[in-house]
Amino acid sequence: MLENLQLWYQHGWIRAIDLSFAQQLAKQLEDDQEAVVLLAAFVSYQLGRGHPCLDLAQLYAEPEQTLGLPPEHASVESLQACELPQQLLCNVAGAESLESAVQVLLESPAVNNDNSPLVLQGQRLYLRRYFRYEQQIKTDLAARMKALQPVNLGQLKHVLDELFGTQQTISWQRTACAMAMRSLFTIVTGGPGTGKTYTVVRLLATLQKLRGQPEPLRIRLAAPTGKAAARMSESIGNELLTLTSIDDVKADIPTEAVTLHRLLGTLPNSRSFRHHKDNPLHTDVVIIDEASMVDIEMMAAVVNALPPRARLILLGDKDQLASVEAGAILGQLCEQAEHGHYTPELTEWLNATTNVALPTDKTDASGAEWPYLQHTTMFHESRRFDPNKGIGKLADEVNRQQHVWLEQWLQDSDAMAAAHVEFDNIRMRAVPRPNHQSVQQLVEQGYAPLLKLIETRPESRNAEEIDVWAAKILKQLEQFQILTAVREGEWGMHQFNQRISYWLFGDQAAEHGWFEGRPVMVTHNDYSLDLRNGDIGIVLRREPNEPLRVAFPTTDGTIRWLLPSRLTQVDTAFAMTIHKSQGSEFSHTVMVLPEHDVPILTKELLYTGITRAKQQFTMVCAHPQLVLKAVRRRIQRSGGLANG
Ligand SMILES: Nc1ncnc2c1ncn2[C@@H]1O[C@H](COP(=O)(O)OP(=O)(O)OP(=O)(O)O)[C@@H](O)[C@H]1O
Repeated sequence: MLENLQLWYQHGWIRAIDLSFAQQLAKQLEDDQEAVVLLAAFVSYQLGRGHPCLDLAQLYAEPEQTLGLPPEHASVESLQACELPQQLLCNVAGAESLESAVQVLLESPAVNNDNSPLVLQGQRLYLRRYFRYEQQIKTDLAARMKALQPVNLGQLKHVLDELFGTQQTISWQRTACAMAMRSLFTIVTGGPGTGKTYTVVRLLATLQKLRGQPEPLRIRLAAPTGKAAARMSESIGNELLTLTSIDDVKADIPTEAVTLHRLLGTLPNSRSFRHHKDNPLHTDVVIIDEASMVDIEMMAAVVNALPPRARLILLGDKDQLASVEAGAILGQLCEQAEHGHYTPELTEWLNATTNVALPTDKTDASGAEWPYLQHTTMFHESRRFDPNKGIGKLADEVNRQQHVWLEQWLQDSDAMAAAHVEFDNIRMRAVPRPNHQSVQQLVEQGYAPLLKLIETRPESRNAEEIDVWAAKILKQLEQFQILTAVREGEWGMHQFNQRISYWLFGDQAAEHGWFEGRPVMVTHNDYSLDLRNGDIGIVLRREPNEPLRVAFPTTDGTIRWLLPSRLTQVDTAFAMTIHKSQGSEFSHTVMVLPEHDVPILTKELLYTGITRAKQQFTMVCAHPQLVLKAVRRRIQRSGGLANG
């Protein structure tokens, strides 16, 4: 079995850490524990793929699909050399079936003992650390949900009338504000442009107006990445400007959002933070935007640092891909949110805050079985996109896994788009090869304004003017973006970056890794440089004869200039993976699919890619029918947050 894992590692199927974890464990255990060692390797491997635990029921129902093995880039040679997961499970004593595996695990000294490396909870197998994170989050959220707050319903109704006007139809935005007054934990979920920011500003105004204390509530805004924090600051600032009915509390609503790392205070060379249980944050309310990107370790750190009396409010789109690191927190907490599942008691309470009763189909006599949903509001109506056409319609059809309309779109061509207004800002480009002339044209047109802007470098040596120029260029990067589904291969992120660098900059791009105009994405957190995984910069020259530097935006609007030699872990970012694009939006988003179907192609991946587009969306692929296959496939979220 270990030899097989060794082969998997040699062929790039699993990580070195997965193999060495299995080897270490094998050394500590008796020979009859092979099944435990194999399953432990799977737990570690799943962690690397974003799952905080191994769901044994899923594993035994669909081993290959659950593990995503063989991987998308598996060579013919590796397919010949390596056994498939199903074969391996069958060949290891005790691992043949779900029942035998659970039995062996329960009897093993490596499982469910004091400080044992593994924990089995029902049919989910965890590394102990991740089990602890999950328990910590569950316990904390349960306490915050239980802490029902005294609310004067008459006053609340009055404030909500002031903020939302008197309604004729149900306003879920108003419902979300009311719900947030009720306890110390709230989730607001919805797709792009459904009014989460609009609502949160009103929610904060409501909290401040009804605070019941002379001094303002201390509110902190945070997001998982620098980019998401910058967007949060900008959109909350803009929304506040338009709101006149809250002049009395406007000054008490902050507009500056920080990254979660900054909120908690990073410590050099440590996974721990400055703020924790014994040194909690000085705050009454924490709002986290883009919560779908928060991983389990970070969420555990947040709840650990949050004072017990503080409110936690999560905003995000539950239907998006989960965080790159382990833990689909938001997706687990809001599963089924579209159906409401509100208890009759909650429905009655919410109805008392408005003149318009909740639709009866959102109430569920068994709602108590959905504890998190009693604190969740889901928005469906996009204020930015027309749900009947273009990006709005495409995103919705994909999200709901509907085929009929999609099939029509897939036959698309420019003629089709011209004839159907429904397809006006979405294009399908079926191309035989990724280096096809039409792709090159698309890219050259998309990046032409960026190249032009780079040529307008100020003649003066005035640092401020140069920073303004760099800021404009960085902003321009949000206009056009290629997103790929996969990293490797002809249709993958790496090769697209090489191709685009060559199309735009010719041989100099191939000869010099660093060249002016190269956008880069940081691929690992670098605490010493205060750079985060996902941060984007661009290579520029402040003066014609100066060395190249990489310009990064900062949250206060200034530019940081770093020498390329200081950046060890970056990728070119003309093309980025859909995973890495989370939390960003681009005016024109181009999504590239691989040539063949791979397990990573899911409806969540497509939905996330499509919803990055603000004005124009183009899909590039060899076989449009692949879209239908991807739409049928859903990500299996592993984790025990929602259940016992
Ligand atoms: N009830 C409403 N009445 C009028 N305008 C609204 C309402 N709700 C939202 N809007 C407007 O719709 C636009 C999109 O809303 P908002 O930015 O709050 O959405 P969002 O869910 O935060 O989007 P994203 O996830 O993309 O940041 C904004 O211009 C906002 O002012």
